[in-house]
Amino acid sequence: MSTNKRLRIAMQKKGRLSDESQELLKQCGVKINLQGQKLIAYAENLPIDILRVRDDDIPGLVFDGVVDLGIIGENVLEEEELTRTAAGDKVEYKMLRRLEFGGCRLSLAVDSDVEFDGPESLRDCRIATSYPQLLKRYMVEQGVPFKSILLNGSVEVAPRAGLADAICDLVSSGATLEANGLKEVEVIYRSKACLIQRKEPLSEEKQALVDKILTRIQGVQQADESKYIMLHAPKDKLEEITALLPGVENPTILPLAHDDTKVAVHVVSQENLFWETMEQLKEKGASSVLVLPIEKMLA
Ligand SMILES: Nc1ncnc2c1ncn2[C@@H]1O[C@H](COP(=O)(O)OP(=O)(O)OP(=O)(O)O)[C@@H](O)[C@H]1O
Ligand SMILES: O=P(O)(O)OC[C@H]1O[C@H](OP(=O)(O)OP(=O)(O)O)[C@H](O)[C@@H]1O
Ligand SMILES: [Mg+2]
Repeated sequence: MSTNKRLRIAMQKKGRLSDESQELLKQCGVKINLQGQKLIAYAENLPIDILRVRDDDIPGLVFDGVVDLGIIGENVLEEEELTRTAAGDKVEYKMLRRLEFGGCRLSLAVDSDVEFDGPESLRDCRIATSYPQLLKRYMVEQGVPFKSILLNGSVEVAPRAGLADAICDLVSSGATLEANGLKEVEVIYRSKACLIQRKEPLSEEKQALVDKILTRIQGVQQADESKYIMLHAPKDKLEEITALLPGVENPTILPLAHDDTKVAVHVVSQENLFWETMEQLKEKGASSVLVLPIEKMLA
């Protein structure tokens, strides 16, 4: 159990989640010096230590209270939860927030030339996976018996290597499946990265720091989804033009130097502005349309 005064956060050392986990903390104002191979890094400006580990170990570290927070894929979290529950071990954690990265799906895939007619087609088949619990839960729900082949990596080679008839693995773009002559036939789980906290209460100071980080994450994520839009609009078309801007209630209207016929319109929009809308704005007489990213927001 953590008695440390500094908040301990576990994140993936190297892999699909590591860059964005680091970036998220950086955007939240946590300054960490992550020199190369260091397994523990210390924040320079806040009482936070970062443990850099294999992603598979993160849920357990949080469940056991070894770290206070963890950034982990929901797929790995849920697999570990099912594994521990099946073994009769206690699973305790708090889900703080779903994050905007690490999006992927756990899918069943078969050789591209094999006919697939629903999960029933996999009756008594060998299915290779790194996620035996999530796969088992799905197949039990479908009422289809199968044989699980556990592989910790390179699952996609299993059918060609004659190890399995199908696979159940993570897919994002689908490029890995295609490169291995496989086709995705059923999505069994959709995942994103998430932030979890150990169940046992933290000290008041640590909890206050967690709350601060959470508010900052919200500010970062809200900003990611929002845009700052600036344009010039003819005064007589102002209403029509602002009506085209997505999710805008109170635009800022400013006069333009040396031009009485137009005004500058500045708005924060909760959505991106698509090319189609920009073209419509132009048709209505808008000019100098700028769409800028927002770094942080605090309501
Ligand atoms: N193609 C992908 N696109 C987006 N996110 C992905 C993708 N593949 C995996 N992920 C997410 O990132 C997590 C980590 O994936 P990664 O491939 O780096 O894991 P790993 O090889 O098990 O790493 P480790 O060495 O830490 O055990 C996955 O559990 C999943 O949540
Ligand atoms: O659909 P795609 O965009 O091709 O992504 C899917 C691949 O990404 C992940 O592996 P990763 O590349 O992270 O390598 P790993 O085998 O080391 O986990 C996953 O295990 C798949 O193999
Ligand atoms: Mg792993």
